[in-house]
Amino acid sequence: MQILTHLKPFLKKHMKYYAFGIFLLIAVDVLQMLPPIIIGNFTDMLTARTLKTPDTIRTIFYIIIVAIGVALGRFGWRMTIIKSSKTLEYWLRNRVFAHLETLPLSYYNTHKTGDLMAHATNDINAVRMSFGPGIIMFIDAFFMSTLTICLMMIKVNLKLTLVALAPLPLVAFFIITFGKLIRQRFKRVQEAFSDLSDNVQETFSGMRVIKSFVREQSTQAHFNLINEENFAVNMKLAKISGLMHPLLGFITMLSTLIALVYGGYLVIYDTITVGAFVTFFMYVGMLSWPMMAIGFVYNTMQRGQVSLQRINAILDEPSAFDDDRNDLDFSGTPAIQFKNLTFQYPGQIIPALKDITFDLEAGKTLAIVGKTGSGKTTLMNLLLRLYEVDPGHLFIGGDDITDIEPKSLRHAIGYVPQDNFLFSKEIVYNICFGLDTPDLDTSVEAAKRAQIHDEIISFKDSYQSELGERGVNMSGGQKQRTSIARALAKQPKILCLDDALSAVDTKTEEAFLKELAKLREKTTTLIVSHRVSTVKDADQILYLEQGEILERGTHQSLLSQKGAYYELYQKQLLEEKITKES
Ligand SMILES: Nc1ncnc2c1ncn2[C@@H]1O[C@H](COP(=O)(O)OP(=O)(O)OP(=O)(O)O)[C@@H](O)[C@H]1O
Repeated sequence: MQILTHLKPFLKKHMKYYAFGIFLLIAVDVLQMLPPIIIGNFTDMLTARTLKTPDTIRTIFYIIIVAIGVALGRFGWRMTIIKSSKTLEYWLRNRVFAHLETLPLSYYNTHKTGDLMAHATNDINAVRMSFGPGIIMFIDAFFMSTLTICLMMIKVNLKLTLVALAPLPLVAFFIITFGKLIRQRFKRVQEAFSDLSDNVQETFSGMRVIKSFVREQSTQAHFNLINEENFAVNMKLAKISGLMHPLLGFITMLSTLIALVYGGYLVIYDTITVGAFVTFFMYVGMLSWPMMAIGFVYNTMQRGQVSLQRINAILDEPSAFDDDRNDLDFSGTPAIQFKNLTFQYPGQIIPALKDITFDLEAGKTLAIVGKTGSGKTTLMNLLLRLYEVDPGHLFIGGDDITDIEPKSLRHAIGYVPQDNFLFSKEIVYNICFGLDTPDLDTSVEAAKRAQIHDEIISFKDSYQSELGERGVNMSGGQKQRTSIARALAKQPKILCLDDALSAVDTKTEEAFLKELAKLREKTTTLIVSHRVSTVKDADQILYLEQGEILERGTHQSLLSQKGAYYELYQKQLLEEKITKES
């Protein structure tokens, strides 16, 4: 039962509902056993011509009482078992989502979004089916068939029962034969659905690129291929599931035929009464439901097992962090220290950073320049502890980063990533994203510092304007500055700007850098940029090349070195001149 490990807290809490639901199910099954006996006795009185009016009234009364009891019982088990299975769906979805949020970034580098979406929808649904209709039908089929067979033997005739049920071993044979196949095929169905969701998700996210490269037709063709595969594997599963149902029906029909012929024979030779024959025949008819249900139960349980294994694989992934610890003030010195740090991404051979050493004092600004792929973003990723480094190489406020709980660290850092991801919600929500409660005054102050306030108030709903498809579509530069405002609103101890001013004109850039200088008392700043104009006033500039620090110093000292930084500066001066002249 290791497969149920993650469900234990839920099952513990809901066991009483399941137990009561199962009790009601069995009670309903017992009640359902009565009408054949009542009708059998009625038939015997009819054939013996001893039937009186009070007998008819009593029979009607009994049947009505049974019908009411069955209806109430059915309502009761629906309200317990089905309700519990729906609660399980809700509980499990929350649990999976909460766990996914704790997983390290490296997990998302190796798992596709569509796959995760399939887990959150189809797999959780399959688990719900097992713990709702699956359990109901299992208990129902088991008790109903056991009770029916027992009564057939006790109340009617043992020999007739054994002969009529002779085809039953075939049921076991089919279940064993089809079970493994169903499991394998359902696993493939879930995988195909994951591929399909992933393709749909990526297509819609990349619609701009698809349209601008006129790749609609090839995207459609690729989608068709994946959709065809999805259809094919579903059909394979449907064939096997579809075959099981009629085969089980056929077995029941065989039993009915035997009951008819052999039962009739026993009536003719007075071994059983006509009433007993009617009772037996009704019981055989009642057996057809559990036979059909066995197919459904087996299908549902196999699917549920596969899906629960897929969900368990997520829940078994170790979290990146366990507890909150916000007691660090990051006031030790230096604010940031890299000591002979070499880092390579998981699974990579070549290090992205090699032997990086530098100190950055609190309130100072460090700028990092260098060609694309030289390791600038990696350096920021490590500061945010998005990837792990060995102890003894990276210190924040005097503490080894490996001793700092990631949540505390990230609370202290304001990060502006390159891709400026904003949520399709109000501007105030986006700017205050790092705060527990959105606050307009904080939002306005941060937006003013980030030089985006004037543009925000020109939007129809100002700070309440919604972003995205149904709202304001911001320009690249506006998104960048909103993203900067989001980092500033946190009033971070460390501010990390990863190429955050690339889409901003030099005048706005200058105004923003002036604002940044005012924050020096409280903030240590790291700026990654390709533009010399952004970094020239930094206290220290590092020039990275292929993960190594090639040059370091202030703007002036680097210019006098006449190395790579100097060349970059000259190139940009020339570009500026050409732009002005043209
Ligand atoms: N998640 C990752 N997994 C494996 N390798 C990575 C990953 N991210 C970056 N790299 C590699 O690490 C190296 C440094 O990348 P990084 O993103 O730090 O460069 P960068 O200087 O920020 O580049 P750019 O200026 O283009 O943003 C590159 O060779 C890149 O291919």
